[in-house]
Amino acid sequence: MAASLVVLISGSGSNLQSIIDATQNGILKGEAIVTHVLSNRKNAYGLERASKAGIPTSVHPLLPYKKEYGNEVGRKKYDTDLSEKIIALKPSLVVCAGWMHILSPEVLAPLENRNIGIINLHPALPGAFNGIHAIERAFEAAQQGKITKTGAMVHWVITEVDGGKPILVQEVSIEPQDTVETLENKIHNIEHKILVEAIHNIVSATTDA
Ligand SMILES: Nc1nc2c(c(=O)[nH]1)N[C@@H](CN(C=O)c1ccc(C(=O)N[C@@H](CCC(=O)O)C(=O)O)cc1)CN2
Ligand SMILES: NCC(=O)N[C@@H]1O[C@H](COP(=O)([O-])[O-])[C@@H](O)[C@H]1O
Repeated sequence: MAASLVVLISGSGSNLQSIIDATQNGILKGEAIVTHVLSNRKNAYGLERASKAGIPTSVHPLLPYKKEYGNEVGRKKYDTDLSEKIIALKPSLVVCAGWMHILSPEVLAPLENRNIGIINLHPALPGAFNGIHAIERAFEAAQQGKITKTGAMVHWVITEVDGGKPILVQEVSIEPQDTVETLENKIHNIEHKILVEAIHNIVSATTDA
């Protein structure tokens, strides 16, 4: 039986699209299916990509929670509801593909208790530029002569942001002639490949088990 993927997004969804394409005509065909796409932003273009592929979507915005309950309580309620929404979708695997919220223990613990794994795509090498704006920070470090390579990875999600065990890592060289845009393009191109390959490695290992 094909693994059911719930994909969390916040933006364009180009990595979501690579997963959708792979489930329809690529290495994920027959072994995985995107059963739901959830975004924290209603205007995320990835929602349109999902709808065009006939995939159910939902939006789970943070602002209404903060407005009603305040920042701290609002975030906790947001995370608790997010966890319940994901669990109700009964995924085999949750994929963060440009999901721009830190997943708190309120989200992670209930999923772990149900053996629902979460993976994340991050545009940097393990331990290098955790968090947001990783590509820009790598480019800046290269400009300062501190590094000559960066990359992208898919990793298991734990409380420590981008600190989870890497599943797939691919390096990218930063050339002197690179701009932040050319570096972004190089990284985005490898992201689409390693995310699909990582999902394949996980679901095929589960199937073989
Ligand atoms: N507990 C974890 N949560 C998340 C992980 C993780 O490894 N562990 N990976 C991230 C994805 N991510 C980088 O790959 C990332 C996304 C967002 C942030 C962040 O600081 N978000 C801020 C809000 C930023 C915004 O809304 O513009 C926040 O949540 O307060 C850091 C890392 C997904 N989550
Ligand atoms: N820290 C998380 C992070 O930076 N994620 C990054 O968001 C982009 C999503 O693009 P997409 O919406 O086109 O898939 C990707 O480049 C991904 O690595």
